[in-house]
Amino acid sequence: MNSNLKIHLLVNETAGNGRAKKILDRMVLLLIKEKITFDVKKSAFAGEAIRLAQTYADKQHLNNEVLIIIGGDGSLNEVLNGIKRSQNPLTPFAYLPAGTGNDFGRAANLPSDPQELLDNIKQHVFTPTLTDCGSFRLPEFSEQTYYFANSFGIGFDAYVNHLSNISNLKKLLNKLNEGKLIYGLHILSALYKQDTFHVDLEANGKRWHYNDAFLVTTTNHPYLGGGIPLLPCAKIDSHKIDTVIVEKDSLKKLVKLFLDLLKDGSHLNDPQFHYIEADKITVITNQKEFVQVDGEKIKRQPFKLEFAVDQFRLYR
Ligand SMILES: Nc1ncnc2c1ncn2[C@@H]1O[C@H](COP(=O)(O)OP(=O)(O)OP(=O)(O)O)[C@@H](O)[C@H]1O
Repeated sequence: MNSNLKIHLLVNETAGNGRAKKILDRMVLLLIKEKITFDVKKSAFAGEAIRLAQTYADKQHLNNEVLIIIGGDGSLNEVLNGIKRSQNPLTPFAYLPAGTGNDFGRAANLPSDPQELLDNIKQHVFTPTLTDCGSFRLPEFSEQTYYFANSFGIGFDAYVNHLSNISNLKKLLNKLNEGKLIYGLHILSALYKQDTFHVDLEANGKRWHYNDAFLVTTTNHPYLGGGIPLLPCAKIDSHKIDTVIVEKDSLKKLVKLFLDLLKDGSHLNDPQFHYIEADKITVITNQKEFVQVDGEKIKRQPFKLEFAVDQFRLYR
């Protein structure tokens, strides 16, 4: 495979505040040095990687061709959705995490070093692995199925994500490598400001109702917001998805739960913390809340959501 290897690079150069561009440059140098044929496609605007990935996967590719994605979790989400919509939805790809959060890379234990990835690809042992992702449908709006690699969050985590994305300070502090500081400030702000909401859930033949939900996040693995271990026991290859519900009783109890989460994972024993593991789950909310899908914001609305576990083929 090595001698006639052909690499297709799909890159979001804006990811990771320029990190993706640096990783691309290093990858290109390596490919030239190793005389490996390659081409590069760059997303020119948000959302374009969906079409680029779909166009790639609409064609059949030979075993010696490998698509490598360079970008953050948002770019991975776009590629996953593009490939799933294509005529060959099991088209495999490799992913070099190059964003700011990189939660999927962390959960799947992926290398972020181009040399390491290339060495893996060059070895015969390197075959695509069926890897879990989540899917969701909004049956009241359309028949379309959407996919996520990390999580779909309603409430608190989506609000933090919203605050981070609108903050001009974020860009500046990210440049100074102080992005985590501003993220911490947004967490504090959202702890105060996020309202509670009603949620109904249905899975495994059972129903749940919470009057004072603060966070309802359906996740494929443990991490959120750049390495926060929301649900340490969630496994990326469990063929299940987990929906976490955090209730708000008082701000004091909520802050304690959050500190336990950061300290030692003992938040799992907190009476306000719940999770449901299932291969399918329906989630119904009653009011407009902030929503994030793989760190990208979607329109606020009351939801009826049908989640399911799905799979894609990833070189790991
Ligand atoms: N050329 C472009 N110009 C502006 N935005 C782009 C471009 N290409 C892609 N995007 C958008 O950039 C957004 C952020 O990308 P991505 O999530 O990959 O990086 P990140 O936010 O730095 O990383 P992470 O999500 O891991 O924290 C995505 O919503 C994507 O649609």
